[in-house]
Amino acid sequence: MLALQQIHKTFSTPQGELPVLNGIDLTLQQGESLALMGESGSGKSTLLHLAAGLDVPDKGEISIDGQVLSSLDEPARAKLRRQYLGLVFQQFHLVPSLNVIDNLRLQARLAGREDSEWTAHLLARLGLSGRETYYPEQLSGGQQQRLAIGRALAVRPSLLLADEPTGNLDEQSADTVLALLLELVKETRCALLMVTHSARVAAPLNRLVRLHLGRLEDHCS
Ligand SMILES: Nc1ncnc2c1ncn2[C@@H]1O[C@H](COP(=O)(O)OP(=O)(O)OP(=O)(O)O)[C@@H](O)[C@H]1O
Repeated sequence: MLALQQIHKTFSTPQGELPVLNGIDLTLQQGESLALMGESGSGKSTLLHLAAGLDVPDKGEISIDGQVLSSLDEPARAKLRRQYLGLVFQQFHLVPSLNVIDNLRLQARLAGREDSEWTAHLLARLGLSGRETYYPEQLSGGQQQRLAIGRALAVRPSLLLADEPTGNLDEQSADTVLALLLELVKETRCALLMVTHSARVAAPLNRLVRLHLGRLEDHCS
């Protein structure tokens, strides 16, 4: 599903070269969930961006569903992202001018893969039935993140990439949102790569890896 082979990434900063990833190997199978942890600045978001094709590695190969990202130009990577990937971030990134149902449909529409039955099912599973015409600002943080998760899953992606998806929520909303995310991941049988600072959030996932000094350390979860 997702395969990273010997990934290296160094940023140029005003202070000089900053090596962040130094030979990352990682594979994720269909239906598998993986928590990515590591101290602040260790490169977790960088790794997630590379896996999403939002940035490119200096060296190494990334493939999604057998397609090698580095062999594609940006429009082709964007197409692959739309078709195969769901992205969820700490800031919900909903479109403020679109209501609930249009936000939910957005990615599927862009991918040309709208499925009204699945959208209606998702809306109910998100606990947002009856709120179709609300705008994001009229929803609680937990509701907004549930909607962002639904939007990411509306295309039935092969891989869901989530960067601190509960980082902006209080503990109770975080638990509800995480439980829903894991249920929907199971239901769609997609793979999940989730960045988190919280061992509690990481605990229910199948595997845990930690980024340290540019390399991945495997942990049993
Ligand atoms: N575009 C960039 N240009 C220069 N440096 C960058 C860039 N993006 C990230 N970095 C640096 O790379 C390092 C890793 O950043 P990254 O955001 O991946 O860490 P992180 O583990 O996700 O951190 P946090 O847990 O605080 O979100 C940091 O030192 C950051 O300043």
